Amino acid sequence: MQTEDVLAEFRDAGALREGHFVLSSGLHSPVFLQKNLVFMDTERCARLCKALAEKIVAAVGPVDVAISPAVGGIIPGYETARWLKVPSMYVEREGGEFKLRRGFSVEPGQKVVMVEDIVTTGLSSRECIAAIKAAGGDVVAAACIVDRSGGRADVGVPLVALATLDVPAYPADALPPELAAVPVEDPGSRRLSK
Ligand SMILES: O=P(O)(O)OC[C@H]1O[C@H](OP(=O)(O)OP(=O)(O)O)[C@H](O)[C@@H]1O
Ligand SMILES: O=C(O)c1cc(=O)[nH]c(=O)[nH]1
Ligand SMILES: [Mg+2]
Repeated sequence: MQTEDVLAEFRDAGALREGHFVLSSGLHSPVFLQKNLVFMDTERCARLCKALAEKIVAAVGPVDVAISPAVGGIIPGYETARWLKVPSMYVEREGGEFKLRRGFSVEPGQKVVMVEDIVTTGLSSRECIAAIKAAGGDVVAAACIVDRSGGRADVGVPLVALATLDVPAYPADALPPELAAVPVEDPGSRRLSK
């Protein structure tokens, strides 16, 4: 599956949103990939994650477990793990930091692929990978459905992206005037209060 095919799935799902969005990193962008509209269609999600699983195995060989960052990574992580035929777990924020909770654990040296939905700066991926390493896992690769950094995000391990896009994102104090004029939406979970 090529980037154009992945974009077609997002377009068909109505998930290519335009407006003014503040992203998880705090950067602002005129484009938001509303991946939940993609994943809610189980057949569409299966098509994408099957292709991602094949790309992971082609890049790094077999893995033992897939671990994702909540919330966005949970569904693609689970579905990709299903095609990889490995267990699926997730980390979630506890006091702001990603942790394995709910009885999840990794065996020392288990080969882990970290599965994300979207990579923008790679911050969430790096935080998730740090949590997996702290729990004893050997993170052999990261994977995502869309890397919107144009391939520039560095997550510290090889990143397998099903699609790579180069989408503009700006610091809050450097917004182009046409973007600053649009009311802002904050669609992610990082700044949700408990
Ligand atoms: O590469 P980054 O700059 O970290 O941005 C990408 C991250 O942002 C989104 O998560 P968010 O924190 O918005 O929460 P969500 O998973 O609940 O959507 C998305 O799911 C990725 O995890
Ligand atoms: O960087 C993000 O937070 C982000 C960008 C995007 O396009 N979609 C998403 O779910 N998160
Ligand atoms: Mg996320």
